[in-house]
Amino acid sequence: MKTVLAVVLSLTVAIGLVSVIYLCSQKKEKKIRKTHIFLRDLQDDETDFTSAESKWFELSTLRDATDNFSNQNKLGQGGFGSVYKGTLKDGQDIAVKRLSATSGQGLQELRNEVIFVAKLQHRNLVRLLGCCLDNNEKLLVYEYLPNSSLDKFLFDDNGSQQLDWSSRYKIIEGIARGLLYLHEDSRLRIIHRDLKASNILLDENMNPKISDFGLAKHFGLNETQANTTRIAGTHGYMAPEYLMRGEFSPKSDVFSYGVLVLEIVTGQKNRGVVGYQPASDLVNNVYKHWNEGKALELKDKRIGEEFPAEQVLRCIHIGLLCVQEDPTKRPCMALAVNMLSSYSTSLPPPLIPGFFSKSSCIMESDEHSGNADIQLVERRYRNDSSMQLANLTCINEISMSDMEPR
Ligand SMILES: Nc1ncnc2c1ncn2[C@@H]1O[C@H](COP(=O)(O)OP(=O)(O)OP(=O)(O)O)[C@@H](O)[C@H]1O
Repeated sequence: MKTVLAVVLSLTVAIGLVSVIYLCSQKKEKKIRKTHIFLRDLQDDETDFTSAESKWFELSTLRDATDNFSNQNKLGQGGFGSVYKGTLKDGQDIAVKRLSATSGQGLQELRNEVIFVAKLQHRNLVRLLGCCLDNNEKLLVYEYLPNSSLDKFLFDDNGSQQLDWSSRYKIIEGIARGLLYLHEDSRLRIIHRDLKASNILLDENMNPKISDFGLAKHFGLNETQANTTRIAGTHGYMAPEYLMRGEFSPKSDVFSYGVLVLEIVTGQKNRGVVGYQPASDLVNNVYKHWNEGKALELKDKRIGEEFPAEQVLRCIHIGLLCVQEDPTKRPCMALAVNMLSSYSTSLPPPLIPGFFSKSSCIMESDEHSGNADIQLVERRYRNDSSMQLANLTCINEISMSDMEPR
């Protein structure tokens, strides 16, 4: 009798164990399937997502890590949701972006991030550790960057003190390299479309990392330009052809990069345009000062007096070339990187920037009637009250051979 009982007991335990193992593996399978279905649905191409499993987090893990998404752990708030600092059980710090539960855009952003960031690896791009989908919760998990984002250093009074010129230059160079990788060197060709100071994260050594691929677009090898009716981005950073006609290309990222460079040198925010009206615009102001030979006056005072003037001026010059109104005149990122690293690369004079302001132009031409570029622009504006900035052309065109990709 005892033997029978022992056998029954053992059998029960064994069946129980097998069931638990089976259920666990089913659960795991289901999760993997769910991830793969999600990822398959997200992409139209034959992308290999074998590593997807390792990019899957439990909601409970992220709740524990972030103290249930507590306010104390909140790092910031973006257009698609909030970002929280968290610490995993093994001690690793993470940043968790919790996409807004109701937004359809949230899913689109998640899709972009997972597809693009999973495939991209560069020291100047933020690393995506994984994601989590659980009912309405859509979460992205990134490496945690302890120095937060560039905007905090540039535009917060306290932060700027710490950004000396060599850090700024390192950031300017790093962003250029990250962007070059996106445009030309990665397995995909990607246009970021939302490059701005809050999307540049800084590691413990102030190395910049481009983040936020929610609006990024994959770009075909032979494509030079694409169109969209859904114009999304941030005022002040969007190129005129994108903002006004929905045309985007690597050159629209170059425009945003130019704005960033000018912001990094001056410590001032480019406010951009509202309803086609240039507000008090940093780009206009720098261009005006450049033409007066006074560009260095705009250097951020917090850089101090010890700085290499030639390098600062070269950065302003490159920034102005990147924000030129005509996208074909802007350098590609390969050339911008080259201009930064090699002083033997000669720089053409910058032509009028995007959203060139009539008022600063009139001031300029009244005070400095010798400046042919500005006089021409002023005449064009008088003839064109509708402010079709995109139709402006300029004399003193630069040689295009200088500006084309190598
Ligand atoms: N990996 C990270 N490490 C540290 N801080 C981060 C990280 N990711 C984001 N942050 C912080 O959270 C803030 C919000 O980021 P998020 O990308 O959601 O929005 P944003 O870039 O400010 O705005 P938008 O969504 O409109 O582009 C950032 O500005 C940054 O300060």
